[in-house]
Amino acid sequence: MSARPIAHLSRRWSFVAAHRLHVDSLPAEQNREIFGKCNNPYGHGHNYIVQATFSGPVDEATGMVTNLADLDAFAKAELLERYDHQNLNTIKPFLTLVPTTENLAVEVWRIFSAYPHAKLTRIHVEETGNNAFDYFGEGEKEVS
Ligand SMILES: Nc1nc2c(c(=O)[nH]1)N=C([C@H](O)[C@H](O)COP(=O)(O)OP(=O)(O)OP(=O)(O)O)CN2
Ligand SMILES: [Zn+2]
Repeated sequence: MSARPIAHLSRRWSFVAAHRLHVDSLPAEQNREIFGKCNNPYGHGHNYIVQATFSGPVDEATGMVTNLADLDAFAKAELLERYDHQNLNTIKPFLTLVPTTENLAVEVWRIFSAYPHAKLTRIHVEETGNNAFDYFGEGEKEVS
């Protein structure tokens, strides 16, 4: 048995979605204070960019970590068809979870971690040209 080199493959997809940052259990004033313009009751939209990174051995025969065609098919079925041109607040788990991009990155991790052909190691989500969020599948940390 020979050891194969480990490579890291990243692929990007984009989708358009609306959202409103709001916590039902908090009073309207506090929602406005925390979320500012993003608490606007009519919502607003973003051109989200999702980048998923998979890490693994380069297959000796194909020269690939995973076939991009397989990955695209998975992303289309599991990510784009779920989110593109949707209101995030109306889709699980955001019926009960604020659709910040941190939470979106964690949910996108959950989705891509089911990809059967390679190991997911990073999710990167760009919300605007100024805001980007990363999730590496880490567990919860105690915060004070
Ligand atoms: N920690 C987080 N803070 C904010 C998030 C988030 O997901 N996590 N999201 C938003 C908004 O959704 C918002 O639409 C982004 O607004 P803003 O940062 O103001 O956007 P830009 O600076 O890129 O654009 P401008 O319109 O030029 O201000 C807010 N906070
Ligand atoms: Zn927003």
